[in-house]
Amino acid sequence: MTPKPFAPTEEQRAVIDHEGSAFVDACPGAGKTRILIERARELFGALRQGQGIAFLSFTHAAVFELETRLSQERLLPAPIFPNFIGTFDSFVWHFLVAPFGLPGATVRPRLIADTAGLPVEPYENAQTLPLSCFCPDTGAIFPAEAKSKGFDVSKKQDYQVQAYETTASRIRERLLARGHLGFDEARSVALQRISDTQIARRIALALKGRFCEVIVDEAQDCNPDDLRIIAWLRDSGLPTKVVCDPNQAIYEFRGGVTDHLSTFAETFPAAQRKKVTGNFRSSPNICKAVAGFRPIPVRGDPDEALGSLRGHSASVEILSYGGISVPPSIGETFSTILRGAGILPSSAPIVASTKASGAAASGQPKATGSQDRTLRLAEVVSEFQFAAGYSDMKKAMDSAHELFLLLEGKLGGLSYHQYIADNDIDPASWRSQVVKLLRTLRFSLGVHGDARGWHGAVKQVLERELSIDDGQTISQKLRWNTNLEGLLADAPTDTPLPRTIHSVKGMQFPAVCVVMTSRTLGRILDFLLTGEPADQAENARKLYVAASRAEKLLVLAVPRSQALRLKTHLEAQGASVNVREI
Ligand SMILES: Nc1ncnc2c1ncn2[C@@H]1O[C@H](COP(=O)(O)OP(=O)(O)OP(=O)(O)O)[C@@H](O)[C@H]1O
Repeated sequence: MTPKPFAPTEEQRAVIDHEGSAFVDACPGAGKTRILIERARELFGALRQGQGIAFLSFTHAAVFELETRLSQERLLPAPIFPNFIGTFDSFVWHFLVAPFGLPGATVRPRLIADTAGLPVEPYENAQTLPLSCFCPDTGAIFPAEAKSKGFDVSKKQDYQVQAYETTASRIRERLLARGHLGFDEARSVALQRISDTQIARRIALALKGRFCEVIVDEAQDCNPDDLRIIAWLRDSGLPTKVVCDPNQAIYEFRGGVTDHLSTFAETFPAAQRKKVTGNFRSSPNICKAVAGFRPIPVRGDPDEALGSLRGHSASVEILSYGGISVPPSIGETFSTILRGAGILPSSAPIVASTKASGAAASGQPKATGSQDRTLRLAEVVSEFQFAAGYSDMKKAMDSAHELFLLLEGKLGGLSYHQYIADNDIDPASWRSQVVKLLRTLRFSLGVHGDARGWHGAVKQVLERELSIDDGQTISQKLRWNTNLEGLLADAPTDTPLPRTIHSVKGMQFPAVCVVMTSRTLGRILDFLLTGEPADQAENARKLYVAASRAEKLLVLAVPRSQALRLKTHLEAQGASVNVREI
C-alpha cells in the first residue's frame, strides 16, 4: 500500500515538532495516530546509537493497529530493540516488575493474564465473584464491582463480606508463592517500586538510557494508577507524550475515569498542553452526527471535516427495526446500501456493543457463552471462521487452544494462563496446529449436512489429533447438545462482518453500521438530551467511538420506538438524516 502524502496542519505540526513532554487532546479523526507516526519519523532520524522510542497503548488491538501503521510507513525497525511497542501493562511488567523479582519471594515472577477472573468462592455453593472484585493491596472488596456481579455489599452481613475477602487474599498468597501476578497485582508492585526514591531513581536512569521518548496513545483508557506511573515517567525527566480523546474513554471497568484525565492534564504547563481540532476521516454529515453523541457540557460545534471527504454529502441512514430483538434484516439492508454506494461489504463492519447483537444483526450464529464443551467448540470454530480481523482471530485461537488442553485433561486445577506460564509454552509451538484443526473443524453444509453430521465428524478428527489419556473417550467429553443446531453456519462470502465496539477502536472503515438495542438506546438518548441518567455516559461514549469510525457512510440500526427521536437529535446537530423502515 502506498502511504498517502501528508501535509500537517499547524496544530499537528506543533505536536510533531514538540520536544519534551506534552498532553495532546484531540477529537476523532484529528490525526492522533498520524501525528504519532510523524513524531516517530522525526525521532528515528535523530536517534542516538542504542536509544529507542517506547510506544504504549492499552489493548492488544490498539497496539496491533499502531504496529500496522508504523510498518506501512516503513518505520517499524527490525529488530524492534531498543525500541519498545506494546501495551501499558507489558511496559510496566518489563521495566518495573520482572527485572527485580518479587519482594520476599525467590521464584521468578510471571505475568498471568487471566488471574482477574479467578473465582472467589468462600464456601461450597456460595456465589462466586472474580478476583478482580478485591483490592490487590488491601484485600478489601470493591463494592461497585461486586454489585455489577450481583453481590450487593450493603445487603450482606459483615462476616459474609469478610469470608470473601479472606478467600481472595488466600488465592493471592498462593499465586504469589508461585510467582504468578495478574495485571492488577503487577501494577501494585510497580507503584510500590516507584514510591521508593532510591529504586525509582535507578529505574528512571535505566529508562532514560534506553528511551529518548515515551509515547502513550489512547491515554483516555488510563486508570488513576496508570496516570501515576505516567506522571512518574514524566517527572523523572523522560520526555512523555500523552495522546488522548477523553470522549473516547470506554474502559471504565479498568477504573479509567475521564475526570482523572482532566486533572492530570492540568499538571502539564500550558505550553505543554496541545489541542488538535478538525476531522480528516469523516464526511461533514458524519462529523455532525458524531458531535451529537458527545455529552452536553462538551458537545460544542461539530468537528470540521478537513479530509478528502469534506465534499461528500451522503446522509446518515437510520434503519428502524420493529420488535425487541435485533433482526438479521439489518445486515441484509446494510449490504444493499453498500452495494448501491459502491462499497465492498467485506470492508464495512456491523459494529455492536456485544458480540451477540452483532451476530444477530448479520444473521450469524449467536454465541451462548455456555460452558458445555460441545457448544464451546462450535462457538470457537465459528469465531475463527467469522473473525473480522487479526485480534478476533487471535482470541479464537487462544480459546481453541484452551479448550483442546481441557479436552486432553491437561489443565488440572490451573487456569489456562497459569498452565501456559508454568510450562513455558510458546505460542509458536501450538499455533499452526490449532489453526489447522480450526480449519478442519469448520462447518460446511455441503460436507456435514447438519449439526449431527458436524458433531460426528469433529469427534473423529479430535480423537485422532488430541492425546487424551485420562481414560475418558472423546464421545464422553463432547456429548451431543441440541442447542448445537443454532450455532453452526456456512462460511460467509462477501458480507459485512460483525465486530464489537472495543475491537474497532482506533480503526476506520468506508462505512459502518452501528447496531443499538431497545434496552440501551432510549436511556442513552435521555442522557444526550438532558444529561441524565449520568450512568449512561459510558454507553454514549461507546456510540461515539463506533460512529466515528465511519469515513463515507454511517448507518445506525435502531429500535422503531427511538428512530424518530434519534433523527430529530441528529438533525439538531445539522446532520442530514434518512430513515428506512426495515
Ligand atoms: N494532515 C492530514 N492530511 C491528510 N490526512 C490526514 C491528516 N491528518 C490525518 N489524516 C488522515 O486522517 C485519518 C484519521 O487519522 P488518525 O487515524 O490518525 O486519527 P485519530 O485522531 O487517531 O482518530 P481516532 O482517535 O478517531 O481513532 C487517517 O486516514 C489519516 O491518515
